[in-house]
Amino acid sequence: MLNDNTCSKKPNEKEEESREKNDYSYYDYDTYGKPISSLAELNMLQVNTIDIDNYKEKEIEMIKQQYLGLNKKKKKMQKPSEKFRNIFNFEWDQSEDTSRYDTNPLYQNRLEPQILFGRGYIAGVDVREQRKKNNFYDRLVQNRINYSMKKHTEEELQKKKGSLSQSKTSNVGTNVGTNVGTNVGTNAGTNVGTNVGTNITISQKKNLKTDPDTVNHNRDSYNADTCKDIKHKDDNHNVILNNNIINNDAISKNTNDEFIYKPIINNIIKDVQNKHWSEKKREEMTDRDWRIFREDNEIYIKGGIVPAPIRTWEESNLSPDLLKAIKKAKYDKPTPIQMQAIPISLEMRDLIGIAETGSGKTAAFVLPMLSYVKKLPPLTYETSQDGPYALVIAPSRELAIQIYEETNKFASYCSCRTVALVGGRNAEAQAFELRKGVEIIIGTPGRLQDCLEKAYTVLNQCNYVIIDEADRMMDMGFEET
Ligand SMILES: Nc1ncnc2c1ncn2[C@@H]1O[C@H](COP(=O)(O)OP(=O)(O)OP(=O)(O)O)[C@@H](O)[C@H]1O
Repeated sequence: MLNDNTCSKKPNEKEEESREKNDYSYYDYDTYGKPISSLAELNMLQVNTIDIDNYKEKEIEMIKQQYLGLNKKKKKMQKPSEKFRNIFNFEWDQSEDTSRYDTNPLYQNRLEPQILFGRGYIAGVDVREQRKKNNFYDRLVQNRINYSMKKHTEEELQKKKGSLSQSKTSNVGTNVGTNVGTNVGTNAGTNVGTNVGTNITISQKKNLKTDPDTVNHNRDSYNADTCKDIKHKDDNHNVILNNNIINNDAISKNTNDEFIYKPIINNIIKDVQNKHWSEKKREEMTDRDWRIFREDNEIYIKGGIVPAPIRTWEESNLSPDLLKAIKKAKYDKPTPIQMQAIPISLEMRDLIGIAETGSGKTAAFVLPMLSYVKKLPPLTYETSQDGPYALVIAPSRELAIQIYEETNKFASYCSCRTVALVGGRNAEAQAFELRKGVEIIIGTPGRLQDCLEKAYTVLNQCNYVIIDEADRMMDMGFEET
């Protein structure tokens, strides 16, 4: 436009003359119709038009980057670990181990690190790998439990013995106790002696001075429901004892009444040791499993919190009608783009899917679209005047027809009506279909615009838009339309 304004005027005689004289004062006009009076001004104007062209190109490039993720190739930063991998390569081959077949007896019995303290792991070596071979820590805990249980049982036996002997000597104790209490005449002695009036208390006090441990146990053993309480306290004691060392759930009893310690393995170790993701139920899948699953299927995601992919059609939450249609179409398993795109689209989130040709992209967007349309009330003659519920735009007729056919494979199962608005076909027939009411329109931009301009349809209630091959559409200059 700017060029038109500036250069469309035919040079008149005055201009010709001035050009010969190298006088540009009457040569041309700027964008606002003002005559350009100098060469510098003219140059400025030309530079401006070039700038605007550059700016437009840049803008298109930025739009492409934003919507299609076509980021410029970043300069790959090499990690120091990679950079120096070959310089500081300490890995060596077994055959390089010259000590192995040495005749020197010193090397016959190779020394392994002796783990005497800590948890029995060698620093700098993967603990999970070590744990597979080494049960030092488990054995250590087992020994401690056995030791503490044994000690505790012995104490119990001693307590029982002690209580029996005490009850036998209680009469003797009474006499001795009162005598001691009154004779010594200490406050504590008299108070206890008089208030409680039993020698058991005194004898306990004596014990307290000599052996505090025994007193604690003795105090327990004189509880009302002796046996029951001991058991309960045993348990508690055990819990406290074990809580200090390990989780109590890890202890159980075997048939010989011995305590067995089975460590509770955390999820990561369980994952490594146990099942592959393919053997797990959906609920059992951990984040790590999903990561492996995505890597196995070459699914790469970018963006907010992305729902887990589906592994089978049954996991997809699609309606039974659609599942039936999928079965009929003989789609045994979703393709990777379908695995990840379907759950995202079912959450009604915006999505850009990029996959190679023939990878099942069409079904990946058609199935969630049908699921969305199916949830809405079927269009009546009145409601159909507000247009379709969903719209698919494709850059070429062939592609639009292909999508139309793929959609119809499933649409018939959920009573959705579709129409293909493409050039080269009878426009009146398409207008007739539109007037009857359709839930989904699939079309090329040209014919779609035509139908909208001629008011064959409107898009008043269309909240679901799919643009197939969006990058191609932008290249073709459909962005503005
Ligand atoms: N899960 C599936 N299992 C088996 N076949 C499938 C599955 N999904 C799609 N297909 C079939 O694979 C073929 C290619 O699918 P589709 O045309 O959707 O690929 P596309 O990625 O959209 O290709 P294009 O880039 O050419 O548009 C179709 O014939 C379709 O019926």
